[in-house]
Amino acid sequence: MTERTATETTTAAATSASELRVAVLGARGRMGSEAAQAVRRADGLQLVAELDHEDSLEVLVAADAQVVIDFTVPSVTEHNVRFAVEHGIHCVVGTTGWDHEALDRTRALLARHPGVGVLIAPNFSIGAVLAMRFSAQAARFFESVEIVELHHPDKVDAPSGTAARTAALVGEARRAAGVGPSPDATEQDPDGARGALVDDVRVHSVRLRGLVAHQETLLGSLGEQLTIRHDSFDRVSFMSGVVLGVRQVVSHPGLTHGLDDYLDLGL
Ligand SMILES: NC(=O)C1=CN([C@@H]2O[C@H](COP(=O)(O)OP(=O)(O)OC[C@H]3O[C@@H](n4cnc5c(N)ncnc54)[C@H](O)[C@@H]3O)[C@@H](O)[C@H]2O)C=CC1
Ligand SMILES: O=C(O)C1=N[C@H](C(=O)O)C[C@H](O)C1
Repeated sequence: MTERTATETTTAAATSASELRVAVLGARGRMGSEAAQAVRRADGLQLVAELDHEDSLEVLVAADAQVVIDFTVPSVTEHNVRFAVEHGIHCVVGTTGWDHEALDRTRALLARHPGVGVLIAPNFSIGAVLAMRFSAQAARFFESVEIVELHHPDKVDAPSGTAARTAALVGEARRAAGVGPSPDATEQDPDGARGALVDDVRVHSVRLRGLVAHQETLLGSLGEQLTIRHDSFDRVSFMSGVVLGVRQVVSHPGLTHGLDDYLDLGL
């Protein structure tokens, strides 16, 4: 996808002042291509640029994008967001790899650009958003909690962003309730057999051909187990969340972490 191709997208589409002008970063990828298609099909949105790794971010400015969707790689996503924010472009970010420090740096950046909104959502599917919420709600009632995430083997990061966010929410809920980590969770694990430790919660990552995106939160107490499982069988499962994010981010200045704040979950 060259700069010329991205510009062609701009001129080829009929322009309408009432439509939101949207660009996609990572447009050749699994998620970026699906997101571009979702934008093309959505009422009130106009796809004005599709960029991949060889394209200059200046294309976003040339295309006069109002919102950029980022499905790229963890190593570049913060840089992309900084460029967009500094040019007054709202961001909807699905790329993983956002740690506490990167989120804080983005909050500080947005404080200097008060009209701009950034949504960073570890998972755009409604089922996954609910599974994260339910896991946090259940966490304090059980002695043990562990997370197993299962994905396609082309995924570049582990544990998944969704699992890391779930662990953070579970850890936070247990601390707030005065419940400590699961028994043995924080013990030494020299061979790594007990998985990664994220916010005092053990997270296990499976990579298997044929899978898309799946996660189980396992909660156990004496004589019982609760399993909260979510499966994305197709990347279309993320698209209504992405489109909702694009429509909402323009009226939510500052940093929003997770899609929850844009949804009336009633929980
Ligand atoms: N939040 C959510 O609901 C979801 C998030 N993801 C995350 O989205 C990210 C992308 O996932 P996939 O689409 O499966 O990966 P992918 O590898 O299929 O696509 C990534 C694309 O980004 C491009 N790219 C790399 N550097 C770039 C740059 N500097 N500028 C523009 N494009 C660049 C690559 O060439 C590639 O086309 C991952 O972090 C993944 O975990 C994936 C699915 C759902
Ligand atoms: O890479 C993926 O595929 C996915 N990435 C996100 C994550 O890391 O949580 C969301 C979903 O699990 C699919």
